Amino acid sequence: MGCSGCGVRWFNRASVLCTMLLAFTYLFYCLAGVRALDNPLRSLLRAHPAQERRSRRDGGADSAESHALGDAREQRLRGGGDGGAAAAADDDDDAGTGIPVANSYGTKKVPQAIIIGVKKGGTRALLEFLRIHPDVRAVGAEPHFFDRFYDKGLEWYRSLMPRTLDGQITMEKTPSYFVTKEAPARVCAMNCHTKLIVVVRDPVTRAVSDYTQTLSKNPGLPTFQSLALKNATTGLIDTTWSAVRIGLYATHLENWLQHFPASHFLFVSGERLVSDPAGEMGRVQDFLGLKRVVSDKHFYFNQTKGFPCLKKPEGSSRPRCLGKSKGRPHPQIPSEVLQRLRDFYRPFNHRFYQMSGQDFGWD
Ligand SMILES: Nc1ncnc2c1ncn2[C@@H]1O[C@H](COP(=O)(O)OS(=O)(=O)O)[C@@H](OP(=O)(O)O)[C@H]1O
Repeated sequence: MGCSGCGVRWFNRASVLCTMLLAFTYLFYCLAGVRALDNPLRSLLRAHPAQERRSRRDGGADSAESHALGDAREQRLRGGGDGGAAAAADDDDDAGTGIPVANSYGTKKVPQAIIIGVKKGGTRALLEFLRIHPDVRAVGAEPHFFDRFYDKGLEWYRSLMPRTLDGQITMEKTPSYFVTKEAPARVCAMNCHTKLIVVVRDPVTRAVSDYTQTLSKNPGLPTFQSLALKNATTGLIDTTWSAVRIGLYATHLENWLQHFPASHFLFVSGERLVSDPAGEMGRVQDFLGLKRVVSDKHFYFNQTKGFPCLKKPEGSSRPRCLGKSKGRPHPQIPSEVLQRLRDFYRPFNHRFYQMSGQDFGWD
């Protein structure tokens, strides 16, 4: 029998094959075209800090952490072996991790606002929460310019800062400024209009937190009570121990008020930064003259960590809690020692409430 339908079948198969070939070629060119467009667009975004930040928030890498390490690495490079800002890692080993960001837009400016204290008050949390704001750019590690590295000069300090565009605020945090005698005059010599933020926390808990940090680095440290008390029988407090001295907030504030009016300060409650981060961030943004961008939609309470964390940005698989050195369990301290410290701090706390115009409820 002849094959009358063979030609037709062959023709049908050939046309299906041709159509598929055409469809694959078209698909291939589409994909190649998108990729070619995609790369320059990405590098453009990467070069622009505000855009970069927005792009990451919309599904890229962890913004705050990446910026932090970018800044820290830059500083390490700048500081070289001379103990520059990298030394800050000793104080705050949670300065962030991530990828450095190439950025050649904007200019480096000295900070218009500084988180000056207090050590173990919650300063890292505040800075990282602020970094979500598109109009805030902050250096990740602690520069320690107004206490340790003042002789390096203002240009050195400025060079550590991230670039900012018009309308963006440059910030840094170094909690030891609050207790440094020379710091207020030095900050004022740079700019007497600098806004100053102090995160304060119950001085007793703060002292235990400070001790916990030192203990983590030096397990052979004497007990808290032997360092806090001059004499166990009299119960006299040893104010020469820095963990105790830092908590005399009224005394340190008096020094700052010699150089800055009270209106230049914002006192943030370290306790409320944990119990109501969005509420406290509202006050901070108002003080800095920023639009209230950071709100309750940015936070969730992480049960495992026991602290508020930043909601992960869409498309990111990484949670944004602070690191292990923040929110550590504290050792058990005898209750009579804590009570003795509480009694000791009471008059200083009350004086501080008067000076700051806020009752922090520590007593
Ligand atoms: N969201 C969030 N996550 C983790 N930790 C938080 C948070 N908010 C405030 N805190 C509290 O911050 C305390 C550390 O304070 P600092 O960042 O100022 O410490 S440091 O001076 O920079 O070393 C740290 O003290 P410890 O609890 O003693 O570790 C925390 O209690």
